[in-house]
Amino acid sequence: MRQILTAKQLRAAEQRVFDAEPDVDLMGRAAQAVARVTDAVVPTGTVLVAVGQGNNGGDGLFAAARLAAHRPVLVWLAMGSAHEAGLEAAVVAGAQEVDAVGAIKALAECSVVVDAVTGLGSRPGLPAEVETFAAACQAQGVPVVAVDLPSGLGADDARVHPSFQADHTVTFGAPKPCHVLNPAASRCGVLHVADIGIDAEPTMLRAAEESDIAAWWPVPGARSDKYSRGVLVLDTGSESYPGAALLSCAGALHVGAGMVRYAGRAPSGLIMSRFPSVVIGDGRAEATVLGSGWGDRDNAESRVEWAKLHQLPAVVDADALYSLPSGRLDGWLLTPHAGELARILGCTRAHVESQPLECVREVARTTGAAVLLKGATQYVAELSGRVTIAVPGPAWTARAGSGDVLAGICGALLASGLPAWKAGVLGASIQAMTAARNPGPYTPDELSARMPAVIAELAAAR
Ligand SMILES: NC(=O)C1=CN([C@@H]2O[C@H](COP(=O)(O)OP(=O)(O)OC[C@H]3O[C@@H](n4cnc5c(N)ncnc54)[C@H](O)[C@@H]3O)[C@@H](O)[C@H]2O)[C@@H](O)CC1
Ligand SMILES: [K+]
Repeated sequence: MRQILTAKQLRAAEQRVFDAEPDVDLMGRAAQAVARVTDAVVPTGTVLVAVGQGNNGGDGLFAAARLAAHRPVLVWLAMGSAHEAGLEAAVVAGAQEVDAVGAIKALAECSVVVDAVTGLGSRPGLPAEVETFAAACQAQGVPVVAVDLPSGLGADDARVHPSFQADHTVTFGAPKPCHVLNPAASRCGVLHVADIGIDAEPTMLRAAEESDIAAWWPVPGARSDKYSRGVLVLDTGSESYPGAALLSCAGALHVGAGMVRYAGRAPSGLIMSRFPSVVIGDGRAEATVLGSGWGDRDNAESRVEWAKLHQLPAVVDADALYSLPSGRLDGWLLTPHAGELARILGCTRAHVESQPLECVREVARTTGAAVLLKGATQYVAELSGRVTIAVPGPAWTARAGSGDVLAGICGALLASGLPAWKAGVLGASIQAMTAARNPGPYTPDELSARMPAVIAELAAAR
């Protein structure tokens, strides 16, 4: 599990290191990591380092000094002034200074650019000259290694602003929100988290890794049976949208539900012809899935209320999200995408996309349910405010039907006895990991049929 630190938290962690060891050379360690990654990414040719006036620029200049020992290095002081000791070290080591015009011209002969204009102290956006330079790097296809974060992004911000488009980003101690929240994360390229001696304490924002998914996956034991593995009731689909019923069945069955009952309005013959192990009708169950493919249903509210009355943990998806009962929904999992979350909150989709953490936390706080916000980055918020980001995957899953499968997956995991937040993180992650291992435009049901192989791989790795 990776802890994600805001700029303020990272600075506080740095301060603790300085308090314990006042002479510690964190900048030297950061520079070493930047030089190492730059050499690994592009081992030969000229390095052009774009330098700002703060400590991010200092990292860049000390990295320039290291690199100048064995390859040509140019430095551009993009903001006029720069970290004095860093500049001296770079010049002594043989780095040559260029101005703005020289920097753009030099791109034709450079093999790599190091972006050290701004880091944790970055205000969103770039001065015009730097923005032009960043665009020229991209237009000319020169690889960019960003120091700490692509200059122009805000460290704690999910949004994109005029910024460098990095191929690699070397950050220190722990990832910051901009490294993991999309669309900002899409500007970072490959993320390298360098250990420079800063400890990341547990925070309210963290990112799950594949090793967590393997450790948490509910693998059946010698004494498991269909009931102990969990019975799931699916009330999904409708006459208008029978496909949603099939997709939720596919999701639940392919992640190992002990038993699936189907109690929705899609034709039962259709379900049986595709999934003969499904039992038709309500009955004893450990969890339910409500809403996927309901459309405009007449008894939406009473059906959701029914689950609450029977204390049946529910995955609430799609149309059922607008029929939430009053009172706390402990143990439930809501699975909105950004548009649905916006409608629940009465705000715009653009607001949810620019403030995803605040929005997902708000719904978890007001309902008591865990909330899985689906999208390019998938967040699971708990009542406490803690947010766990699911393992990311490729954009192939961004298509109709993926959410119906995901609801079935999460329902099966909820029925197995996992807490709602964990069911959400595991469900979103297994779908993403399966897509990552099977790149291509597989339909959501085809992809779900590939999940058992991934789960077997995870189980074997434990
Ligand atoms: N504090 C420490 O001990 C360490 C800091 N480190 C580095 O220090 C960085 C933070 O340094 P600073 O706090 O000096 O902040 P930065 O160097 O990130 O930026 C601050 C400077 O940039 C200017 N600036 C901010 N936004 C701008 C924008 N959009 N366009 C142009 N100029 C802008 C500010 O006016 C200020 O002069 C980290 O990102 C990291 O790279 C590392 O050396 C590790 C250790
Ligand atoms: K930077």
